[in-house]
Amino acid sequence: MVTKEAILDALRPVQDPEVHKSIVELGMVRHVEINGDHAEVEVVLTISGCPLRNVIDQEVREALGKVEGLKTFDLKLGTMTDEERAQFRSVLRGGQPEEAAVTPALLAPDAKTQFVAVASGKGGVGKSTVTANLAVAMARQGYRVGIIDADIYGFSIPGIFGIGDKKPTVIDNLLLPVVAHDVKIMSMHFFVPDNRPVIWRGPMLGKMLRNFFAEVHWGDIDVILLDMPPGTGDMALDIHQLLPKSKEIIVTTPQQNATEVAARVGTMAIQTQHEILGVVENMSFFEAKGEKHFIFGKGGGERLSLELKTDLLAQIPLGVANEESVDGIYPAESAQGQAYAHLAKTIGRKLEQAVTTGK
Ligand SMILES: Nc1ncnc2c1ncn2[C@@H]1O[C@H](COP(=O)(O)OP(=O)(O)OP(=O)(O)O)[C@@H](O)[C@H]1O
Repeated sequence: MVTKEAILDALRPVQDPEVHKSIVELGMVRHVEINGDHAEVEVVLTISGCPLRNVIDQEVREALGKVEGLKTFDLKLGTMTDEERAQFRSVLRGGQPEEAAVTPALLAPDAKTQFVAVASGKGGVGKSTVTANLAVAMARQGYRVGIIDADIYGFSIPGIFGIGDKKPTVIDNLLLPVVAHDVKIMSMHFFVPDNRPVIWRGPMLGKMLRNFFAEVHWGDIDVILLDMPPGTGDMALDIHQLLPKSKEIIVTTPQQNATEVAARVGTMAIQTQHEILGVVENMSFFEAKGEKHFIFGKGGGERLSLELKTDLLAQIPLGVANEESVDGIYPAESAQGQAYAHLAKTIGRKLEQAVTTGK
């Protein structure tokens, strides 16, 4: 005999395609009624014009088709009531009621997610490019990775990922990050009309950053990289305050002046007791016919790492990421892709060590 439990069990593996959680767990199965070998099933979606309606419809039908003894069924797709949506958001928030989400789950002391701020002294040294490519390389190695584009003076992350006009899905006041190359991305760029320059005052920056933790459904995530604005401004202080355990990577180019300003950023990290994972030297050399040309000089990354008593993690060669498209993600097999893969391994190892030593 067909039971409601059998139907719910069959539907449990069906996930909401956006939040990647079971539709049963999310309370999306509103109604199941069984009459002998026939069932009436109603599944509800968060919004009426849900773009992924067809995907859910098909997967539910397939799952129902596998229920033993069930010969026919009627499937109805409806829209959630306000109460159901509140319940849905609560499941996403890990059961916390909205008012209680003062400390977002990600910032709770026992949260497993690690934060790594990617900083530089000067602009234009490739900090955003490094953040994006490190994130992709870690995702390629199986880590669940997110990026917060906190570089409010020039949000370049969406451009580097080539995500064009894509915007986060909004479920009431909960945002789902945009996913590209298996990396979850949240950027202020998504909320700025026509790419207008934004004038931010200190307190607004902190508020925006908080919102990116409280109002974004990151799901299970191992590491969040933060693309920082260049220098030691308000945002850097906010990060230090909000994420006291955040680690830091410092990006520089080989030139003397780039490393000097980067050293100031490093000193600030040390003063605020943020562990520096190491230095990444970008645009280190140009390789042609097996020969390396040190166009911007040599040794900057090494000097900086010695000064900050940390490791030189990688030297990324010069090169265009993608001849055909505008995005800035290097293919895995390119020289840069390989350098990023190596960097991702090193960072992964350092973060795992930090977990085991409880730092
Ligand atoms: N290894 C590299 N080889 C060639 N070009 C690179 C490399 N790394 C970065 N670039 C290019 O340098 C420019 C600046 O990079 P990016 O925007 O990542 O720098 P940034 O330090 O984040 O700058 P800002 O802080 O101003 O956003 C971009 O056009 C990027 O494509």
